[in-house]
Formats: sequence, C-alpha cells, structure tokens
Amino acid sequence: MRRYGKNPDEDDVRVRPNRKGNRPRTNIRPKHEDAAEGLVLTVDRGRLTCLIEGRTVTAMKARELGRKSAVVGDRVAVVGDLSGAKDTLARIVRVEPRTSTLRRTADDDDPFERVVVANADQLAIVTALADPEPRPRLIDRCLVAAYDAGLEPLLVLTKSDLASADALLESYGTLGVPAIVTNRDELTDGSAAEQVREALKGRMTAFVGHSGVGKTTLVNALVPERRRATGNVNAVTGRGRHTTTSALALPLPGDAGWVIDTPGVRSFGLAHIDPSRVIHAFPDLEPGTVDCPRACSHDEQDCALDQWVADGHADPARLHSLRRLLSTRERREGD
Ligand SMILES: Nc1nc2c(ncn2[C@@H]2O[C@H](COP(=O)(O)OP(=O)(O)OP(=O)(O)O)[C@@H](O)[C@H]2O)c(=O)[nH]1
Ligand SMILES: [Zn+2]
Repeated sequence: MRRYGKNPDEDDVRVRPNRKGNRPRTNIRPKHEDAAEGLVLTVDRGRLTCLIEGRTVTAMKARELGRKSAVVGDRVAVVGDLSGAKDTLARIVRVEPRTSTLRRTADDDDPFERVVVANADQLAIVTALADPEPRPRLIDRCLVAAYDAGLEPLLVLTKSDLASADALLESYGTLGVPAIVTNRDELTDGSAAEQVREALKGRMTAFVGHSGVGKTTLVNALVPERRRATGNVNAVTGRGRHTTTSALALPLPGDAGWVIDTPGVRSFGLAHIDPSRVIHAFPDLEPGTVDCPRACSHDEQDCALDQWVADGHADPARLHSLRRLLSTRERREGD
C-alpha cells in the first residue's frame, strides 16, 4: 500500500471511506451543475489558464477545493465569468478524477512532492546526444517515473548532427522504449517533425528534459504557434518566457493530440515510487514476483525473480534492466 503522507492531491484517486458511516457526504455530488468543463493549460502563481470551449479563461481555485490542487492537464469544472475577457477571473469548483498523475519529489531545491502533470498518457524524455552529454541515470529516473505513473515512455534523442545515437539506442532497446532520433535541421525541413507528430497522435504527451537539450526547438517545430508565443511574452499566458516555472499544454495542429512542455529539469526525484507499480511495465517479469517476500524491492537476496529468470521464463537482460531502473531510486551525487 502506498502512503503519501498529507498530500492533498491523493483524494482524487481514492474515495475516502466515511468514518462515521452514518452521514453520507453531501458534497460528493457536484452542486455546480451549470459549471463549464475546462482543461488546465498552465498555472502561474495561483492563476490557472483554462481552455473552455475554445476560449482561454483565467481562473482561481474556489475555496471549497481546500488544499487540493489543480495542475496542468487537469479537467476542471469552472463557474463565474467565462468570457475570457481581460481582468476577469473565474472559479474552479471541481477537479475531475485523473487518469494519471506524473509526480516528482525531492529536488535539491525543492523538498516537496509535486504533481507535474495530470492525465498525460505518454512521457517524452528529451535527451541531447551531445551538448549537453546524455545522462543515462536521468533518463532511467524519468523512465521509472513514467512506469510508476502508468505513462508510456518515448525517447526523443536530439542533436544527432553532433553525435551518434547507437549506444543509447542499444542500451534502451532491451527496455523496449520506442526512440526517435532527430536534429534541428531535420525538424525544420519537416520530415522529423512528422515522425514525432505520428508518435504523439491522439495522445497527451508530457515532454521532460534537462535544460539545453533542444526541447524548445523540438516543441516549436511541433507547434508552430508556439514560436510566436515564446518570442517575448507568451500569447497564451501573457507572461515572459523566462519566468516559466509551470508546465504548459499546447494543442498539436489539427486536433492531433497535446504537447505538455515542462520546464527544464536538473533532476527527477523519485522518493514516491512504488516498485510494484514499476513492475507493471515488465509484463514478462511480473508473474515471477508471486513468490517474492512481502514488499520485495526486487533487488534483494530473496527476490524470486532470479529463479524466474534462471528457469528460463524471461530474458536475464530484462531483469538486469529492471534492477538498473529500480536502483536509480537511491540518490547519488549528480542526480
Ligand atoms: N547542434 C545542434 N544544436 C541544437 C539542436 N537543437 C537545438 N540546438 C541548440 O541547443 C541550444 C538549446 O536549445 P533549446 O531548444 O533552447 O533547448 P531547451 O532544451 O529548450 O533549453 P532550455 O530553454 O534551457 O530549457 C540552442 O543553442 C539551440 O540552438 C540540434 O539539433 N543540433
Ligand atoms: Zn522480488
């Protein structure tokens, strides 16, 4: 059983039992039946930009939401002034249950668990092949976060004009992570952007990457309107690009899915990860865990997976990869 301490975001995935057992919670069913449905595009100091029927509306959390947060990707119910006119402020009265929750924890400069993005179904891990050098442990950590959250990973290897992708492709081949190799020229002449768009079709994809890997170049190639938006002041949010701290959801042209750009990360904290969820991403190994000790880390002496692999049920390289991923949960210098 996972425990999250006092994280107020957790009541969206579990319905709390009614302790007293006699009084049904009257506010479980929405009282705001006239509320409009919105999608949170970005969050800036308590102001949430929501897309409501094609308009962007600025809103804040209604008091009744309490400490519960709404994050980029959340589906929300909004009341009040929905005109989207300047200086209007609507209220978010409900956050709909999430299909997924991408989190990270315990950065050097951020000790709290954060929900990065809600409702994404894919995580694009953007890594430059050089300048900056690839950081396999960071990639592994992002993969673990994706598997834990139930997102499908996609590796986007940029700056292929500078270095070969062979070593990384081989290393992640065992994990079965799909990969796309690109560079700026291929992105601007169209062909690579098409290939990436194909992988994003119909999905909500969160893009993460270390600062400087070319994520902006990539996102601009995918979402041409973004280029205008990031010039000086973002057309969607009205704020300058250098103050970007929140993720930003951008629609792909032609209703072809969503890109959620996230600020460059230096690390990806994993304190919240549950190995039993990560192992769902390894259906070839998962059945071998039935004989594991309780709360097995799958990286300990009594782990049943060694025997499972020794008996020929799965490829030893897969177990090796799983353990490599799980071991990244322990923090090391440079994470
Ligand atoms: N050689 C080469 N350089 C690239 C490529 N793509 C981007 N760059 C350069 O790499 C640098 C970083 O690119 P950005 O797209 O701003 O990267 P970013 O990941 O958004 O970086 P932050 O804004 O710091 O988060 C810029 O100087 C780009 O011109 C590429 O394919 N090849
Ligand atoms: Zn085990």
